[in-house]
Amino acid sequence: MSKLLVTGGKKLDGEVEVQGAKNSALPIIAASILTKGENVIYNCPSLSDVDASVNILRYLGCAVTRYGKTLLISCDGINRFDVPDELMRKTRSSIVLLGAVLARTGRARLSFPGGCEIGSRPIDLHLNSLREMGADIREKHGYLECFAPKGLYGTKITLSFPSVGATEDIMIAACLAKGTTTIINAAREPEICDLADYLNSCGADISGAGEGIVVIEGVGSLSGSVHTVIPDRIVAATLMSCAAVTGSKIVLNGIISSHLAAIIPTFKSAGCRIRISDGNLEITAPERLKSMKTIRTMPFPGFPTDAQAPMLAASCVADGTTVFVENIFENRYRHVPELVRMGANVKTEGKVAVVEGVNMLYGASVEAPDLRGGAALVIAGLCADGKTEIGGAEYIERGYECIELVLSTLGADIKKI
Ligand SMILES: CC(=O)N[C@H]1[C@@H](OP(=O)(O)OP(=O)(O)OC[C@H]2O[C@@H](n3ccc(=O)[nH]c3=O)[C@H](O)[C@@H]2O)O[C@H](CO)[C@@H](O)[C@@H]1O
Ligand SMILES: C=C(OP(=O)(O)O)C(=O)O
Repeated sequence: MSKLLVTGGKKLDGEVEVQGAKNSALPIIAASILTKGENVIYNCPSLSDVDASVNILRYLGCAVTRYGKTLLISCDGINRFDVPDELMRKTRSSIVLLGAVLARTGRARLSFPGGCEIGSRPIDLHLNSLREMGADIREKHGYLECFAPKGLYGTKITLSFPSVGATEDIMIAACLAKGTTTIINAAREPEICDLADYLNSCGADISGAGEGIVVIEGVGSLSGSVHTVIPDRIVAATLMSCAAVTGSKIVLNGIISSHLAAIIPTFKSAGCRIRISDGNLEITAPERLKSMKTIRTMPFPGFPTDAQAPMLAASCVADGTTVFVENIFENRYRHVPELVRMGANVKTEGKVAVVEGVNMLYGASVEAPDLRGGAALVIAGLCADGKTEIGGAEYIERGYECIELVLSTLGADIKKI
């Protein structure tokens, strides 16, 4: 169990390249199962979640080689349709393998996925949608036994909520299905578009990704392809929060500003100056942040739930009151009691958190409750008086590539212990 030690009070300065998006890389790795021939995936972040997905592919018989941030994947040797519980539990995105393995082999035996404990996170939308496409899925002893010996078929699927994972699972399964699949109320996140771009480059026929209705025409086969993963908009928002709480100016290279459309105005409302040019974002923070307008998490293009914890940490030292409404997950304020240990004044009730900004946070010994909650504690530690020891660094490593090195490069005093 590793820890991060942050000594607060240092200003940040300089520029960094934003890593590739975890939430794009994971479904793309799963989708590669559909392909024949070699895939080259560039800008794949070095994360424990990516390692977990790679291990599943290897278990299934696929060949995966990593050269830095490049993954070479060939699924020609796939010879299994089951994924053991200990591998499934490592990530949430492992459930997206269901559509991929079922479409490729006609069978799948998987247990339930893991991921951060931020709510009950059912998978009913995944299972019901695949059933509508002809899959026979039985739940037995914690395992999903799934059959589609004659292949899946296209149909019209209406999602009751625009679930990111379910949209991805259906899109992947539908690529090799017979006929046309139409997803109504599909998720519109940039990671959905990245997955569609990858699959289309492999020979799939997906249109409408990024809109509420996605249409997938089934094709006979997919070949391997070359693809570059998009930059991680949540990591960008986290680094912006780091600059915001330390009154710093930093530059983020390699961003896609349209992916940050809901995030940038929030930082502006807190008094930060933001300049964007040629995929670079410069943020200059005031000495003291202003409180922000009510932040309501919503499916894209709304404010992302994954950026709620980093933003909440920033609001703890703002001048005034900021209200958060978490609409996506039921249990996503687990970082709040840890921030309170550091002197924050935050009250939560159900989906609402009310943050009364304080003049100063104090270093303390705290525990990362989950990935983004852990990032929130790093942000708080950067502006706190004294030392903050953050346990549970392995949660943070699920989604942030060497956060201590990235922040040290910018001048922060942070190390892994
Ligand atoms: C690996 C990955 O990409 N993770 C992201 C993905 O998670 P994930 O794909 O799990 O998130 P979903 O969009 O599916 O979940 C959104 C909401 O739908 C509910 N739901 C989902 C599926 C289902 O079958 N039934 C159901 O009720 C969930 O409990 C939640 O309340 O999108 C979330 C929302 O942007 C992000 O926070 C996660 O970082
Ligand atoms: C909740 C997250 O990830 P996962 O869905 O993989 O648990 C996240 O990236 O913030």
